[in-house]
Amino acid sequence: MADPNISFLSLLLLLLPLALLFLLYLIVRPRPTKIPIKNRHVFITGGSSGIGLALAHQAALEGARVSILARSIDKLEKAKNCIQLSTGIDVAVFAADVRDYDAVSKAVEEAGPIDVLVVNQGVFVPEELEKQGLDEVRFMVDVNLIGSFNMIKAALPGMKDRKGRGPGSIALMSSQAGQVGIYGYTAYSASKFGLRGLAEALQQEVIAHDLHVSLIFPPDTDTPGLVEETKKRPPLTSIIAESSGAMKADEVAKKAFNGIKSASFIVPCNFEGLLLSIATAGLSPQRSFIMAFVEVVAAGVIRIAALGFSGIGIQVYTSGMHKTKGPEVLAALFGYLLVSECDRRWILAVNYSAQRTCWRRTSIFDYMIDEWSFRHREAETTLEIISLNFEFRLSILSR
Ligand SMILES: NC(=O)C1=CN([C@@H]2O[C@H](COP(=O)(O)OP(=O)(O)OC[C@H]3O[C@@H](n4cnc5c(N)ncnc54)[C@H](OP(=O)(O)O)[C@@H]3O)[C@@H](O)[C@H]2O)C=CC1
Ligand SMILES: CCCCCCCCCCCCCCCC(=O)[C@@H](N)CO
Repeated sequence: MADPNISFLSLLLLLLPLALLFLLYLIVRPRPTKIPIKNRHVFITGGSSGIGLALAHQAALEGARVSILARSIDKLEKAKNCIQLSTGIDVAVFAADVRDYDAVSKAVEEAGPIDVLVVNQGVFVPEELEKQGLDEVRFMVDVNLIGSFNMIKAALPGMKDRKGRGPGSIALMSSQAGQVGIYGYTAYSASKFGLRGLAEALQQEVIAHDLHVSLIFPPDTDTPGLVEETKKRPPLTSIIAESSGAMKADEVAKKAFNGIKSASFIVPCNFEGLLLSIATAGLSPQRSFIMAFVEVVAAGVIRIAALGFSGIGIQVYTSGMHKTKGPEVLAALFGYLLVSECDRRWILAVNYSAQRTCWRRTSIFDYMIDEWSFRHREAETTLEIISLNFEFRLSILSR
């Protein structure tokens, strides 16, 4: 016969998650909302290229009235023709620089009241801060952050005044570099982290008007912008960024659009993005109690993986391993599979950049990094990588 204590325990184990789920069901507000797209006015900045263009396509296909805004009228006309050709739908184009508030207001006025605003324009010039000119820093902050303020400020009165038109949306295109600071992205990350503060505060100011804010966090995405960026991106930046994979603009647009339609506040685009979103949920709104449940339950484990990610990073390899034994052990025990691929990238990345910039490495590391970097480069199958990482950890732990 079963031990009554054991069956009581298993009952408790079953009931606890259910109780948590119920609690979250009570707390999480507002409930999921559907933002309609058909016959509504979708306004997309940076809609003449890359992710913005893919979004404009999609909105047109779903029957929206679409407006796009960017600086170059040539690129706008090309985008207009391209959408016209593939969907038969006519989009309105507005040539304006988001840094110019008057120009943006004029465009918004001409375009008419907006139901779904996608603030997507963005510029990225990666470089170590020490080398980067302040003009470039200012450029990124101005276009990515201040430009977004200009756009939202111009559109908001019309959006609030849309009585009886159902829920609306303000979506902001951030980046995974807006969830975690990345080497080479001091200015870019700062501009994208800025969007988060803007979005969280704005959501509180507009929820009473049934306006829902979404923040989208894409990884590297195959766009004309990325092609330009990778020409001058520091190798270390590339290697770290690539640890989150790369997506097609269409795929990102699809994820973004689904996130907007379901009024999700945080919209990740791939699996690493989901991990990052859980790791950085913070005090942001969450409209799905199921996702809230995942966040609460996964928080601890993901924190361990995050410590693995940052701990196995540059500081470790450049300043000595002794400080990181704690997280190493934990990561080895729990976060193992999650950080496995990250390890591989880091090992390659650190070796690569150390060779180029003559970073000081501790003596044992010189040897270790070279050896592990070599072996990682040779590894091909996932299993090989995993077992290599396992050996790598053991060799650290047994030192
Ligand atoms: N591609 C990627 O790897 C990733 C991109 N992102 C973000 O997604 C967004 C779109 O990126 P992506 O599609 O790659 O970019 P692209 O460079 O391909 O397109 C950028 C768009 O923004 C417009 N734009 C740029 N500056 C201004 C300005 N000052 N005023 C008005 N419009 C402007 C451009 O048109 P014009 O030049 O004519 O003004 C163009 O339409 C950006 O916010 C970016 O940070 C996030 C993560 C990854
Ligand atoms: C909890 C553990 C998580 C582990 C995964 C971490 C992966 C971090 C990678 C971040 C990649 C950032 C790419 C930015 C792309 C971008 O915005 C530029 N192309 C400019 O547009």
